[in-house]
Amino acid sequence: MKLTLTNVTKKFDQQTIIDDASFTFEKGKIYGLLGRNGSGKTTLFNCISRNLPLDGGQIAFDEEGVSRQNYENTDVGFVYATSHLPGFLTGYEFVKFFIEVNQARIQGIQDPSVYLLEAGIEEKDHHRLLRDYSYGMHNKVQMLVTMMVHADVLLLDEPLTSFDVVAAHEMKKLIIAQKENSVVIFSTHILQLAQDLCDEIVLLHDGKLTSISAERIHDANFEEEIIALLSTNSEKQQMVSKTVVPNEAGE
Ligand SMILES: Nc1ncnc2c1ncn2[C@@H]1O[C@H](COP(=O)(O)OP(=O)(O)OP(=O)(O)O)[C@@H](O)[C@H]1O
Repeated sequence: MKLTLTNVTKKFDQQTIIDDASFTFEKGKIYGLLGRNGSGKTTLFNCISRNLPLDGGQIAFDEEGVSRQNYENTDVGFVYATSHLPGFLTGYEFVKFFIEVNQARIQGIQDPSVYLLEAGIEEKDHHRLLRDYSYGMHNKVQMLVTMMVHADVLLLDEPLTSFDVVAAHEMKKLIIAQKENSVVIFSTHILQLAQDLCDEIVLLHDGKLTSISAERIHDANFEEEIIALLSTNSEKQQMVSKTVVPNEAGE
């Protein structure tokens, strides 16, 4: 199973966020998506999950030579950076509702409390309203329900940043387990997390996607390398080279 992006373009008004970007993500790997603030990581996830239409190009699921562009929103698991949970339900009620709606896609269904405990939500909190859950607890519930359905593609927008050290350790193990069934892509600003979890780093910079090979992830100067790559600005570079060339020619 592969997720293939071909010449993908996404604009907001006149601003081009994703600019003719192509990339192939494969099942069995965890990809770390790195980019500057506002570079378009969440936008890219919204395009992959069909929350936003593209302005150009295609996104397809490729399996055994068959390319499928008409995949469903539900084929993509998306853990949002900000919570989208209904505050008027308790944690238990929400997980129960989620199971009822998705029962055809969940193997070996158990009581909601089993899942909540697995995600690190203590029993005393199961029947509290979600609006009274902490930010980290919200993220745990989001992560838990997304992982219950084993989607072909799993997108995690800045995961783990709100988790305590124990929960983060458990969630890392869960994410690693997901790569057996899914293409896993997570966005992060934490380089250490990318180094710990990823098989490949993908940079989103100037609207384009580029890969950094797995061997370089653990280089001693990895951080400097990423900073240098994300600090370059192709437009500025072009302007600089345009101004440098005439000067040199004029010597
Ligand atoms: N619905 C929208 N309408 C107009 N502009 C938008 C919309 N959503 C995002 N943008 C703009 O698109 C750009 C990319 O935003 P996005 O949230 O995808 O970046 P990001 O890489 O996820 O940023 P961060 O790392 O800060 O979370 C930003 O300039 C943002 O203001």
